[in-house]
Order: sequence, then C-alpha cells, then structure tokens
Amino acid sequence: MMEDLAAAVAQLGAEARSAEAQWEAGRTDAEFEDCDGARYRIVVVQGDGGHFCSGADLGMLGDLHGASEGAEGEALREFGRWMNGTMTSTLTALRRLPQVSVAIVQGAAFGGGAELTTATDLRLVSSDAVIRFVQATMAVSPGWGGGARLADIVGAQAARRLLASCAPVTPQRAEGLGLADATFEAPAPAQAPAATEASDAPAAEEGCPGCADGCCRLPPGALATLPRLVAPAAPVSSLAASKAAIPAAEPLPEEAAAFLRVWGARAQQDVLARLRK
Ligand SMILES: CC[C@H](C(=O)O)C(=O)SCCNC(=O)CCNC(=O)[C@H](O)C(C)(C)COP(=O)(O)OP(=O)(O)OC[C@H]1O[C@@H](n2cnc3c(N)ncnc32)[C@H](O)[C@@H]1OP(=O)(O)O
Repeated sequence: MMEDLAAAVAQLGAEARSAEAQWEAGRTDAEFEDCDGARYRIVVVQGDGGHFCSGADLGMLGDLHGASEGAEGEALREFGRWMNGTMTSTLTALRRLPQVSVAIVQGAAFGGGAELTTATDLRLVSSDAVIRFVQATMAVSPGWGGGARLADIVGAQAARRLLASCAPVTPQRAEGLGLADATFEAPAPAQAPAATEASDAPAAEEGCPGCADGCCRLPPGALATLPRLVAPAAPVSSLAASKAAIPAAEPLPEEAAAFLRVWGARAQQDVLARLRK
C-alpha cells in the first residue's frame, strides 16, 4: 500500500508539473485545453473493502519484532526509519498537489490510516466511519507526518486530546472538530468498526487527568513526544497559499525525530510481543 500510494502521488505531481510547464509554454494539446492546464482537477483518496486505511501492517511489524529481538530491534528500527521517511514525504507530496484533494472516509481509518485522512484538503466522512489515532496505544507517536497536520485541522489542544486518548472519532465528533468537512450516509448498512472499543476501555483510574477515553492504559513513554508534535500552524490566506507554505520536507522535522525516538523502543516491542501471541 505504501509503495502504491507513493507512486500514484509522484505520478500526479509529475503530471501536474508537466501540465503547468506545457501551459506556460503555450504547448497545450487537446487533452489539457479544457482543464486549466492540468489533466486532473481533483484528487480523491478512498479505501476499498469497506475501510479507508488500517495503517501500518501489524503482521509485518510482529514478524519484524520477532525476527530482531536478539539484535535489539535493529530490523524494526530500520523499518521505522524507512516507513517514516516514505510515508511522511508521500503524504506531504499529496498535501502539496496543486489539485483540490478529498479523502472519502468509509469504515476504519486507524493509526497511519487516520494520519492519511489529514493529508488532503477536504474530508467527506461516511456514517459508518471511525477515525482513530491509535499510535499511542502502540507506544509510538504519529509516524506518517499526521501530528502537525492534525493540529492544523482541529487545533493544537484538540489534536493533543485525540493523540493522547486514542479515542474513536465518530462522524459527528469529526464534523464538530472540523476533521470532517461533510458527512454522508454509508451506501450500505455496515457495522461501524471498533466504535464500541471505547466502551470496553477500562474506566479512567482515580486521579486520571480527566480523560474518560481510557488513556490510562497507554504504555509509558507513549505521550512523552506529544506536546512537541502539535506546534500551532501558521495562519494561511488561501488554499494555494496554504499549499505553497507546506515545506517539501516533512512538516515538522521534530515530529519525525520524536517518532524515531520511540519506534523500536522497549515499550513498543512489548506491545508487538503481545500482538504476536
Ligand atoms: C505510524 C503508523 C502506526 C504504527 O506503525 O504504529 C500504525 O498504523 S499501526 C496499525 C494501526 N492499525 C490498527 O490498529 C488497525 C487494526 N485492525 C482493525 O482494527 C480491524 O482489522 C479493522 C477495524 C481495520 C477492520 O475490522 P474488520 O472486523 O472489518 O476486519 P478484520 O479485523 O477481520 O480484518 C480483516 C483482515 O485484515 C487484516 N488487517 C486489518 N488491519 C490490519 C493491519 N493494520 N495490518 C495487518 N493486517 C490487518 C486482519 O488481520 C484480517 O486478516 P485475516 O487474514 O482475514 O484474519
């Protein structure tokens, strides 16, 4: 999934740049003439099989963990560096495409999949969708560049809460947060996935900082990086200006550094060991 997305975004970017170059050079052919200098006007990101995106491959993460316990997780850390670099640059490239981009979120958008929802200009969220930033339950922080983008969309404090609580975000809550620009009825009756998970989370322990979403069960260290992840984004005047303002490198280098500090650490390895049982 990661390589396919990277290739598709690179292709779109190349076509948009070449179309703009042709337009400027006055060399437009029939295909471009009626499309304002670019072959595509809008980019839609949508999942299949009833879900938007389930994030990183947990089976592979479990295998990597098992294969590299003796090597102190070097294989896992190497994968984390590759995934962080590839997914952050791909989603930043998607975010910077000149076309208007729209995520159509149906079913689950979990972990990296939730971060993928932040990489488009707009989000249309189906009634059966659940968006869930589960990274902290795996003792890691956003690794696809989605922390800063989430703050840009919902504001820094709401982003901290979503990243710290790992709470399932329903379409209604997403609309209230501004994470959904519109909601629509799911095409077919579908059981919303994992929306009930919050109900089986342990009740907040006495003295928990007031979060009823079960953040008490987060592994130690999972929250250590969050305060630095969601720096307030600079105000932007227009969609074009907002895209031009996005640096081609990862949105927040410290977001990548924070991720690589916790990726492959003991807390994550303990979570992966439980997944393998
Ligand atoms: C920075 C990125 C971040 C990190 O690396 O820390 C991550 O993204 S970690 C991954 C976070 N994602 C999850 O925790 C999602 C886990 N999956 C689910 O909660 C459910 O599968 C769900 C809600 C996506 C779909 O539920 P549903 O009941 O509709 O289907 P199944 O659960 O039966 O799943 C069908 C089939 O897909 C396999 N599957 C689903 N998600 C993953 C995944 N992330 N990695 C690998 N495989 C996944 C699941 O095992 C089933 O396979 P099968 O062979 O049919 O048993």
